[in-house]
Amino acid sequence: MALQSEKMKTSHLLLAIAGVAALLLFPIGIDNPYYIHLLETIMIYAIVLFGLDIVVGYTGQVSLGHAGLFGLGAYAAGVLVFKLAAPFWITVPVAILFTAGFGALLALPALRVSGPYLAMVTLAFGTIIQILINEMSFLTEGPMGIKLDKPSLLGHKLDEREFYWVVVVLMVLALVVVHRILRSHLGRAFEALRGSPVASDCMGVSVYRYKVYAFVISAGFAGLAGCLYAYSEQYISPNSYNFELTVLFLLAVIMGGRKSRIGSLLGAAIIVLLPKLLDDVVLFRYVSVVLAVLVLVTAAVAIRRERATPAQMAIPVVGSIALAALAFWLDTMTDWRLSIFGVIMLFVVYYLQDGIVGFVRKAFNMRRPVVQLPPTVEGVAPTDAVATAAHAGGSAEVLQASGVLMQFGGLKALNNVDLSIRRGTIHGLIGPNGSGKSTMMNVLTGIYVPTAGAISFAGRSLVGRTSSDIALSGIARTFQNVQLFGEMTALQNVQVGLHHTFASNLFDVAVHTPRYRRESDAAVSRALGLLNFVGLGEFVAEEARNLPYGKQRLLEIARALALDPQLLLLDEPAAGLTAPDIKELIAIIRKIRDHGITVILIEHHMDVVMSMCDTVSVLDFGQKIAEGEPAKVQADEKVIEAYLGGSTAT
Ligand SMILES: Nc1ncnc2c1ncn2[C@@H]1O[C@H](COP(=O)(O)OP(=O)(O)OP(=O)(O)O)[C@@H](O)[C@H]1O
Repeated sequence: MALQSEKMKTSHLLLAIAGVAALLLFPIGIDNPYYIHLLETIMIYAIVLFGLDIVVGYTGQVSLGHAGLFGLGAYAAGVLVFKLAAPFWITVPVAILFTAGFGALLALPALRVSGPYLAMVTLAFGTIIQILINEMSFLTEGPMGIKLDKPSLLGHKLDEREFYWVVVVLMVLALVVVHRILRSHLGRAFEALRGSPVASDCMGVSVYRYKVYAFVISAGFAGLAGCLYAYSEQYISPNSYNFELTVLFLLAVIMGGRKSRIGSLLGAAIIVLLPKLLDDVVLFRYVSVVLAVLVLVTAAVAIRRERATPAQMAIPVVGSIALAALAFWLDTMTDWRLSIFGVIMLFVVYYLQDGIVGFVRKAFNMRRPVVQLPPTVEGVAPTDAVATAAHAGGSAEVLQASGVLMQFGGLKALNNVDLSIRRGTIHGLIGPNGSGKSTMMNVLTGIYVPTAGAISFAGRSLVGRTSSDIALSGIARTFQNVQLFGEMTALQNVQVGLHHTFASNLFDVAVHTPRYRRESDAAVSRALGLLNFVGLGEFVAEEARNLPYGKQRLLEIARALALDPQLLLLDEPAAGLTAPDIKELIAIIRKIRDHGITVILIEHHMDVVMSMCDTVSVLDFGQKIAEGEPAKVQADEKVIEAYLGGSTAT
């Protein structure tokens, strides 16, 4: 596998070098300013899309404000040149930083709303930017726009071709930087908050903070692209950054394929070239015939290989043939341009939901190259991967809760509950369905703020603190309904838990400083060790959503252990597990306790609880009705009464 991935890496590198060389040589081979400008625009749009993909593809947010950000970048450069004759090396960083600042502003609504509401708010943001640019004519020259020349570098004024090369270099730089960000702990944090915001927070990755980071970084790329666009067009006016452009950007990410740099490049090429294609009926005829043949062949192959049924393929085949027929029937495209554009978009978005890159990956059975184990990395021994819990404060109780009340309207899910958890023990929390166990977990991890009561952990109050803060202070958890980051591999899931071990910043990530390399290698080693600890060593590269249910539960435990917790909360870890899996689980929980980590265990399997727990607390209708050693609790009248009104569960 290692050899194969090395080979893949080399072939990717060769392809990338060939691609960059082709881009650099293009203006020499084809000395036509129109085509040079077209390719330049594609690269500039690709830079916007690299950034937009962070927000849309990775964090799963919608943004219809990116044309506005693009405009801000263009105007930052335009105004600096027009008013202060600022040089290129000033306008580029200023445009990036200025637009990144507005990215934080755009992130604010994303912290409160999502889905269609977020789409509306970001759309309003873009519109307001456009109106402001229009109205602030003392700075922006209003609807008249600003004219500017190609920039100078080292005292030499760049011509069309030289500026094209500058764009190539900056696009490649942007691509490398965005790729590195997305492959780093930052990228994993972005992806995690799409997978499960609540689990992200409980892994110490603050959803608030990383949403803002994603928008800020994304906006920085839009700023760079806007700045280059201003010089490329040599004229900027508010109308360029309109609703149509923002929708096109979003469509380009979806059509090209989210979570893919090649997808962004493809998407940019489509939105630049498609309108041109639709201007020329002869060219459109050729392309539509080629498309129809391609669709026909793909459909035939897919049906033969039993990857699709004739019924599934009927609409794409008929649609593409109809498009080709229409192309020959039409004399001119003028009246039909927009309609055909819309139909093609609809078709791609409807039929290729993972975009063109996703479709090709699926057709050729290509896997995302997600697991890159550095050659120097060896897994930490499974038992060493679990950090021995530090005995902070040294008190006998690791957690103390008193008088906890959690009220939902009229319902008291927890009613005056006291809980005292001794360090280094396994503490069972049991009770019938709906008795408040999960609510207690949620209160202890900051998901709910208790209506009343006090909770202290390692000498500090937990009440009112955020989930990520509580997680970082040493409380890790698993969830009753498994909350993994589904599209990420097992290894990446655990790496998210190790997010707290990174001190590297954006610069370290972009440049791959020794600090980042050290931290990254160490995290891979630890993650491998933790996966081996829970017996998932062979599933390292498997996407979490593809793991069997029992393995998913074990993966959640490995991820929680990555936080180096003092206290681990396990919410029904044995639910849905087979008998051998439960045996394995019991052994793992015992090993965790042996590392000095205190465990609170919610479980319906009484044999698991009784065989492992040092102390058991019983909840019923939100109140604690019994507490003590397992055997004593099992024999308690009130407990027997609570469970099925007389017979204890087994
Ligand atoms: N966010 C919420 N809003 C309203 N009611 C809630 C909320 N969360 C929990 N509850 C209610 O609080 C009570 C306790 O629920 P909880 O999930 O804590 O029980 P549980 O003991 O974990 O049950 P189970 O074993 O079925 O998971 C239930 O009546 C539940 O409907």
